[in-house]
Amino acid sequence: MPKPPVDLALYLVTGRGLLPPGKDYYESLEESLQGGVTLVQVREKKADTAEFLEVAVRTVGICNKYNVPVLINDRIDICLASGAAGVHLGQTDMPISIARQLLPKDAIIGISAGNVDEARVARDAGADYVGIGALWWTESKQLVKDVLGVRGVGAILDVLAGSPTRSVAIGGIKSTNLLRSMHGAVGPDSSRTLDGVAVISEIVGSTTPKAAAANLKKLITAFLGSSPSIITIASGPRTPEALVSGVVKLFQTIREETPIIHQITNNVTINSLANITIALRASPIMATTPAEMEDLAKIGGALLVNFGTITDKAGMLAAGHHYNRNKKPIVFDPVGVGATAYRKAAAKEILNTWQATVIKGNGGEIGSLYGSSEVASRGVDSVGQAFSDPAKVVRELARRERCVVVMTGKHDYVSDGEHVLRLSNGHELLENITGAGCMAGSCVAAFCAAARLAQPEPKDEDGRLVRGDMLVAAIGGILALSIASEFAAARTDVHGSGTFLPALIDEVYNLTPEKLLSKAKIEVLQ
Ligand SMILES: Nc1ncnc2c1ncn2[C@@H]1O[C@H](COP(=O)(O)OP(=O)(O)O)[C@@H](O)[C@H]1O
Ligand SMILES: Cc1ncsc1CCOP(=O)(O)O
Repeated sequence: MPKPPVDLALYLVTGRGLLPPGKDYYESLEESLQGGVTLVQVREKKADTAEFLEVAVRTVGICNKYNVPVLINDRIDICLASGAAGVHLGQTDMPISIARQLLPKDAIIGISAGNVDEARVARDAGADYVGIGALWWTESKQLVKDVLGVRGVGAILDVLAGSPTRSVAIGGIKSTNLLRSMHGAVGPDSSRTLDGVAVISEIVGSTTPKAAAANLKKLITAFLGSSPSIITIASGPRTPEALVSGVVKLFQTIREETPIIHQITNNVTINSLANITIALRASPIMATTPAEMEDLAKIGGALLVNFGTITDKAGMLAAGHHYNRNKKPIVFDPVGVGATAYRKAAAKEILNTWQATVIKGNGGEIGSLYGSSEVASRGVDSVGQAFSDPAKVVRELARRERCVVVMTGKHDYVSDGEHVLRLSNGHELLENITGAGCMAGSCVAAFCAAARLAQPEPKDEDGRLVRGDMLVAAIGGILALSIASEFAAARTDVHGSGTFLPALIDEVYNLTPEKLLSKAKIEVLQ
């Protein structure tokens, strides 16, 4: 009979040096098992053999009471002598093939992997699991390489696709970043996700390890039990009628709730963004200082990160982390991302650090993130032909980034990775003012805040990073601006781009459900 797979969900790696003053190791271990740890690795980097063996034997005794297997870090002899269930090997330890010969047939063998080559070797050698790390920066181990971030972990997961080798990530995983870690660490080609997380300090360093473990366990169980491939909860069928009626509901929610829309944006369009937000009846706050982000994420309804002049990258990174942590939506507007190497690297760093709910850009920007030069950018504007298959671009980017993608232009394409919609409202005067795309981002953020508010809070942790129908929200933000632009352009007091901008703000202010219902042009392409 094949051995049953070990439960990797919450994998405790021990670290006696990290215990809080006065906390006994065995007491801490037992409490963490009560909190829901599913696997324990005894990791003793400084102990001599006799001490290591004593710790291992006692650890196995305690874990047996909870039916939790114990693995031994590096040492086959200690594993054999203590009756542990297996070993965890490092890259410089005994090769798996030899460890297999020395250990009982059903022993669990895991190995650390820090890159795709190491993962490939581990997979081919038949490792039961790989420990992928370091995911985030950590003080618990002296790191010799850069951290992987979720994208690095995702690339390694693709190597494991189709093999029985399972995986956990390790390094800096906390309850505050666990869901983001799990949602982000996905094989971009295979959609394979992690089977669990390995943790030292969040549990061992706690004075209340039972509560610390229980908190992590609740989150990981929610993630593993949910369907992480589904990005957003659909509030209705994906027909044009249902989508517009969803948009109207969110439009009214903004008016009733006036959510705070926190915006980190460029200094060219900041005033227009604040005004368009107010015109929708949401409440803008433009704040960039990293030290404020933790507090703002508690009160903000949604965050907009507009990359325009990237003077505030530290604030962008911190803000996104806290909005993810508070399960609030984030709209990322990678303005001009194709224009410079610095912008490309910054976008990568941002998307490796936090999970966007919606990525919105023009053809050049979306093309750059997608990795296509079919539509290029010149500065912050798109140039060149339209994509031959825009639906494919937005759908694939949405799948890869696990968020809703909006590509603006004469037609706007919106996808959640499953459906693709084409929106055909708007007016060409939008091309003649600065900040049309930026304002669209603010509008999308306001609708995202409403979508979250419109979805009742689940009673139990639901494993998602954000709740609400974010596909409808993205459509709503774009429709609000582009339908208002049609009313603005038709006004007799609009004579050109200068008079168009204030008229646009007026018409967003004067939007009604009826206008949205009667003007919306939505086609469901997929
Ligand atoms: N030629 C056009 N006709 C109608 N609407 C347009 C046109 N160009 C842009 N829009 C609208 O203007 C808004 C901003 O899009 P876009 O101009 O692509 O952004 P950016 O300013 O980032 O380049 C979107 O809502 C889009 O629908
Ligand atoms: C053992 C190990 N391997 C990579 S990072 C790490 C330490 C993880 O510890 P923490 O969970 O405290 O960041």
